[in-house]
Amino acid sequence: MTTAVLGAGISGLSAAYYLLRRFGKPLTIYEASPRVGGWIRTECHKDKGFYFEGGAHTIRPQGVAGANTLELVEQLKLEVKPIAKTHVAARNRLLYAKGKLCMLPNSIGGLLGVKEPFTQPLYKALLHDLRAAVTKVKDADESIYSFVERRFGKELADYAISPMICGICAGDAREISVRFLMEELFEKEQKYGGVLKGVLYARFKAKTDAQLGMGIFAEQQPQLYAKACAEKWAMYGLEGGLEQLPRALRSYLAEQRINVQLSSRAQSLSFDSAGANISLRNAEQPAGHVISSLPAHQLALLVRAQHPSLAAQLLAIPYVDVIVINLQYNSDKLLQLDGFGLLVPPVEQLPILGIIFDSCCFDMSGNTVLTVMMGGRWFANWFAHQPSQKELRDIAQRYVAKILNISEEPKFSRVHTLQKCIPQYTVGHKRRVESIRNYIANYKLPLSVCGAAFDGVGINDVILSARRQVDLLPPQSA
Ligand SMILES: Cc1cc2nc3c(=O)[nH]c(=O)nc-3n(C[C@H](O)[C@H](O)[C@H](O)COP(=O)(O)OP(=O)(O)OC[C@H]3O[C@@H](n4cnc5c(N)ncnc54)[C@H](O)[C@@H]3O)c2cc1C
Ligand SMILES: C=Cc1c2[nH]c(c1C)Cc1[nH]c(c(CCC(=O)O)c1C)Cc1[nH]c(c(C)c1CCC(=O)O)Cc1[nH]c(c(C)c1C=C)C2
Repeated sequence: MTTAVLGAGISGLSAAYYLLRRFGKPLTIYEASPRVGGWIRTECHKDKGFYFEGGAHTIRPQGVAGANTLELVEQLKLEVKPIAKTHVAARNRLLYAKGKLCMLPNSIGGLLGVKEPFTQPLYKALLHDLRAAVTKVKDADESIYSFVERRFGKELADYAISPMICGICAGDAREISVRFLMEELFEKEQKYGGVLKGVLYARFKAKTDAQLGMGIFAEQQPQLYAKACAEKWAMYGLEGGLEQLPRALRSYLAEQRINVQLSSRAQSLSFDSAGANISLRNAEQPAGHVISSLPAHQLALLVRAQHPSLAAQLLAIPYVDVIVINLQYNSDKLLQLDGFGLLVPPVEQLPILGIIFDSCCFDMSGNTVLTVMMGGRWFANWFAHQPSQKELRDIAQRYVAKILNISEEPKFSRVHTLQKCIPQYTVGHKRRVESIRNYIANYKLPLSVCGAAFDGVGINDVILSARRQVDLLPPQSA
């Protein structure tokens, strides 16, 4: 019987790719929207030499997840646009705090002096960690804010970690699990009595490839990963924008005669002794096994009739809305500071989360291109009255003028509200995911779950999540 993949975002397409590689056909993908890519969406203006990213902007090449994506990129023969660690976009990350633009320290030297918005040199935060007593944390989880505040002090929690959490999941560091970003540091603290102590101890214990997770590569690490390491890439994009990745996957699957059924929303999912049944608008589709890459709240809707308790656990993963506003100006002389972009710490209580300087990261043929992001965990505080696109653009332009001194009208712009686009890995997330997968295993459901809701929100994470779920299937699954 066929295997079905739900969702043709990057995770679902990757699941199909790995399924095909492992088992061959038959295989069908059901996608609700008329396009592939999910939150990866590029709007190209080739004639003017620029493009807008409506969701993800860059990919990191680091670690096993980074190497895995590079392997895929290589296999699909996509052209990468690397940003080296020495590039200004890799070195400069800015904060807008206390009414000023501040540069985050990017070297050891930067830890010594007092740098705004901090009122103390950052090495003092490290001394704080050496001196602070260790609290054994209940249920082995806490918020990343409280962990950083405990170990390094409130200033670092407010002006370093909180904006970083915004810049990754548009969330509130006071709610997000320490395991989302600092699992290793947290465990080192709990084990060795301090973060620095733990890090220093671990330096003397070299990790094997298997411990690093590199064991997934059958022979050797991917060539493009070796190149990224040798050339010290900090991040990369793709020629033509990131949407080239899901598009290339779709083309590859089409060449292998794998059907991606667009505009085919799954409406319910049930299981019986023969396997799974997917209800679409006009049809029932049986499947031997289902891999869902859907957002957790969507999968919850599908299974709630037959498995209400599974649905409730899926619904316990909250999501936030993000407004993405792309702006293009004809001149490339507008930005007075170069860098990846700026973040606004939530303590500042402003309606914007941050601004990406797209035209500093990649060549945009003499245009200045910016992306303003707003909302996230604070969406309801600022935008509950459902402002029009014009109002949203006006807010974005007001802050571009105030912070970056760019007051001219953009020549071209785009406003999108991405509803429920980023899951929030709140305290207890890891346990929640374990419990969801345990439920599926205990009831022997022919179902695997992958994608942004479960194993990390970055593009690398969701591709690796798909690969791991396919690898876990028993040999007879096809
Ligand atoms: C604003 C923003 C900026 C980001 N920036 C970055 C970045 O710079 N770098 C990075 O690495 N990551 C970034 N990310 C994260 C990354 O883009 C996403 O986590 C990733 O694309 C999610 O992929 P996915 O396949 O898991 O889910 P999705 O993209 O959500 O795909 C799920 C698919 O399922 C479909 N679907 C939903 N319901 C049904 C149904 N009932 N039946 C069938 N199909 C259905 C949807 O239409 C969608 O196509 C960003 C995300 C956002 C929102
Ligand atoms: C302001 C909102 C957001 C910005 N980017 C994202 C949001 C919600 C989403 C996002 N950004 C990154 C990832 C991938 C993480 C990964 O695991 O690979 C996601 C989902 C990359 C990223 N961008 C910034 C940071 C600190 C990171 C983490 C990885 C890294 O260190 O490279 C910084 C940043 N993000 C945004 C801005 C304006 C910004 C500015 C400096 C926008």
